[in-house]
Amino acid sequence: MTRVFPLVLAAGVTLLSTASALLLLGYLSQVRQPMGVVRDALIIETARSQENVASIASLKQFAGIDNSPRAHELTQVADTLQHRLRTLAGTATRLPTSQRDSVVGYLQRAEHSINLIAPSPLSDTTADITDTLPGLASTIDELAIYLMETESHQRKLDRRLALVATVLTALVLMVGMVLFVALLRLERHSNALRYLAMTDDLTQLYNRRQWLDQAPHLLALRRPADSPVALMLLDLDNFKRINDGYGHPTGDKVLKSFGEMLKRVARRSDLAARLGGDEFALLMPQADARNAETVGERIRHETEHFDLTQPAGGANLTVSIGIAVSSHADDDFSTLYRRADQALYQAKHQGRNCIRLG
Ligand SMILES: Nc1nc2c(ncn2[C@@H]2O[C@H](COP(=O)(O)OP(=O)(O)OP(=O)(O)O)[C@@H](O)[C@H]2O)c(=O)[nH]1
Repeated sequence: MTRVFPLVLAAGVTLLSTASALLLLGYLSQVRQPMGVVRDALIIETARSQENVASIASLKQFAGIDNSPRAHELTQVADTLQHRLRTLAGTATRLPTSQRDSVVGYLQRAEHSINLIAPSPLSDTTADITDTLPGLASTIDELAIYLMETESHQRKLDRRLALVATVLTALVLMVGMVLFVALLRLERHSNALRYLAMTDDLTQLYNRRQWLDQAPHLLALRRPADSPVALMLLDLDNFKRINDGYGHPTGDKVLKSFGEMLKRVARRSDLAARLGGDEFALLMPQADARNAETVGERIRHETEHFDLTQPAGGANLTVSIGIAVSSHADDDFSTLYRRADQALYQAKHQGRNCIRLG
């Protein structure tokens, strides 16, 4: 759980930051896009209103002339403009408050003017329209200018916002990635430390602490519960002579080679360790005395015929081995260890280069 947690945390942070960045971009596009549509509609309708005003100006001399098709046309244009200004007022309610108030102000003034002309310009005189029209035209022109300026200002603001959102997204992603890589490296570093803490530097076998930590569990959790477990303790004979005769570095090479041989001979389920100095241990699940002796004999034989590297080529290397076997589920590890140690003591005192059972 503790080993997986940093990775889950890093992946979670990266995912979360990516999701928030995408949400931010999505929110901006969702909020900005409809506002752009509202402003576009206002600009188009205002331009059409300006066209209506121009039409009214060109038709104003027909005002009050009964049954004239041009006078009828004038009435229609005035109605259309009146209707258009109301639609504009409706659309303007969707603007942000500050802009809405200004736009509604222009529209109220324009509506007041058009109400003087429509809906019955047929009864109006040219003079009435001539008085009202310049005010209406300039109000709508002012509205058009206001909308264009707001639009250009808004576009600049949108561009800046998009830039900020993009930079923020990139930053969030970068922070997420940096965090992910940092946690990954931390995880690798702590794995390496864990490995160093449980391994013997020279032989890469388990060290004493790790072996003593694991061996009792392996003994207690054997399956089936009454299956035999053999404990073998091994000690190189007169190893001091190799150190004294050929130097410590050569002694190191011999220890390393012995560790490699032990790994080769042991099964995957065995627990091999260098307990310290020239002393090794092998815990073998599912191995009775006969199996353990066979393995011990192989190790003893291989050690005797070790092809020692120069300059220790002429030296004679042998190993003494003590074995103890546990056949009962409730056997205690320290008792088993003591028996194997006594057997090793016997092997040492009965000539070395031999195996004894305890
Ligand atoms: N090269 C090397 N030598 C070590 C290391 N650790 C312990 N030794 C040496 O291993 C030797 C062990 O010597 P002893 O315990 O007296 O045993 P022995 O000479 O093998 O004699 P017996 O066990 O009685 O057969 C000592 O000389 C230690 O200095 C190591 O990491 N590298």
